[in-house]
Amino acid sequence: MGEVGKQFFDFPPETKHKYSRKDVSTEGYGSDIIIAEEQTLDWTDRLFLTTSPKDQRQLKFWPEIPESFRETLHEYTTELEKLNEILLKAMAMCLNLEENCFLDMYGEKENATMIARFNFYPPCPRPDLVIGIKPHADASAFTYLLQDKQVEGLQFLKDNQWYRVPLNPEALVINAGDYAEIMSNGIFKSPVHRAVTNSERERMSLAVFCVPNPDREIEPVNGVVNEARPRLYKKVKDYARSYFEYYQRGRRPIEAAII
Ligand SMILES: O=C(O)CCC(=O)C(=O)O
Ligand SMILES: [Fe+2]
Repeated sequence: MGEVGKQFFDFPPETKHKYSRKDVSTEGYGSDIIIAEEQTLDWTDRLFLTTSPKDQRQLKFWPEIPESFRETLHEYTTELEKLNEILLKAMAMCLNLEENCFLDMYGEKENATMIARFNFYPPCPRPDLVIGIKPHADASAFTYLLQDKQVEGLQFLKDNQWYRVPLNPEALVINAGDYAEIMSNGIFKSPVHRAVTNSERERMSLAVFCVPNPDREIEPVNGVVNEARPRLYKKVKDYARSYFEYYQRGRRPIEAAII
């Protein structure tokens, strides 16, 4: 999948523009979205494609170059859908909760939302000043990150310090998002992360976000709220909608869900 994504970004701009985002929509190919004057722009080109529910796929934005792009993305995300269910069950089991408690709240995979975002970071003349993707946490239950096989860049924030994620070409980085934090009443944390640039080499990552359907009401499940651990989050619905508003202003959307 990584190779196929890279090949797409290697095509000349006029070829890629066929798949360009239209003004207000996030779907398609383009640079960072501008919604606020005071925002900082990320040093990146993106290709943003909704892959589930299947009837929401906008195939006009799905590259036909390289030829295998569409099929590869379909196969890759179909596998991740299965993995996501396994992970939601594992999350319950490791807290000694009923196996399906998170999965039942999240909803069946046919209706859940899945978004693939290819991030392409060209070499940047001033990596000391410019960031590839600014600090944020993901508005997903889980995010599956396929890292560049050769160029590092992803960092996570812990105790006010940035930690590098080392390269591991054989592995996916799986990141818990805000929905996992809310459903688990804060036991699983949705960490703040960013990607830095470098002056020498381009870098590509693919983030696949697994998000409950916007109709779903999401809140801490039974079993994670008790006297010792009071409820921390309100019930949220279609939380991802307001996400970009906060995100582009460098704020954490989960603030809105805290009681
Ligand atoms: O480029 C990366 O490694 C991180 C991308 C990311 O955090 C995102 O797309 O949400
Ligand atoms: Fe992210």
